[in-house]
Amino acid sequence: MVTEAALSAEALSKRYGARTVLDDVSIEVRRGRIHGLLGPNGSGKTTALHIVTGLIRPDRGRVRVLGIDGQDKASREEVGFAPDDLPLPGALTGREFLLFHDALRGRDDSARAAVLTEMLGISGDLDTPVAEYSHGMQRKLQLVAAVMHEPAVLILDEPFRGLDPDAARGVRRLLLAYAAGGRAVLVATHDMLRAERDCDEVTILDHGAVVAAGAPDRLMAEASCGSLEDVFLHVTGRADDADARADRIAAVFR
Ligand SMILES: Nc1ncnc2c1ncn2[C@@H]1O[C@H](COP(=O)(O)OP(=O)(O)OP(=O)(O)O)[C@@H](O)[C@H]1O
Repeated sequence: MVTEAALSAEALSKRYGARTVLDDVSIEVRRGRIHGLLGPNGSGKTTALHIVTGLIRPDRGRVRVLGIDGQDKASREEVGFAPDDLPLPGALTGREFLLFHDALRGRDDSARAAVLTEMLGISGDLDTPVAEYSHGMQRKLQLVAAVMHEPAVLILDEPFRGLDPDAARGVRRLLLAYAAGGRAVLVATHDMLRAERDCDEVTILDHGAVVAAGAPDRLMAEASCGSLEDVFLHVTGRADDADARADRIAAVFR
């Protein structure tokens, strides 16, 4: 298996006013691997992804894609990003949205886009304005736009959120096949079961800092935990708290 680093984020730090949102965060994603970025709400996952994809600048730190500096246009061409929360241009049809990405990249990936839209079940909706798409359809379209130029590094923010089981299975297969082809996948997710099953490595953030990193099996063994969810609760200091809160919530409905 090829394990060369495809993406490395080195010592990223970011502040908004007085608030430190990322503090010395490093993430390395090797070729052929799926890397999970985990962390509680507000821990800095989306901020880290937006820095890695060049949407925002870090105060400190550096990003490299295939060894190329992240500020270099050549590195951007090797990255595909499906965001979680950025609005789509609703007046465009799905087809126009994909053509727009082709134009930005100076490429014609329509043949691959046709296969992917078919596979994800939205090929019949490509002449409909994106504003009329359901949430799940929009996410599928964003995934196609992110992956259709076959970037070396595919980055996804909560790709399974709001997908039905069939769609989620299709996206999972796509990610596994994509990484197996020697490319790198970085995925931010709250889905601990998927992360435990599918991620080769994970980085867990809390309050903007890395609190654990490594293969799920190794993290579970080191923390003597039976699941990645237990590791998550353990390293973010929420294990006891989570049980106590669950008891209090149960008491409300007794
Ligand atoms: N533009 C901004 N201005 C000020 N604070 C921001 C901005 N963007 C994010 N933050 C803050 O940065 C912190 C990290 O946010 P971020 O969205 O990266 O977290 P996250 O881990 O992706 O959260 P979630 O799991 O809820 O999506 C939060 O405290 C958030 O309020």
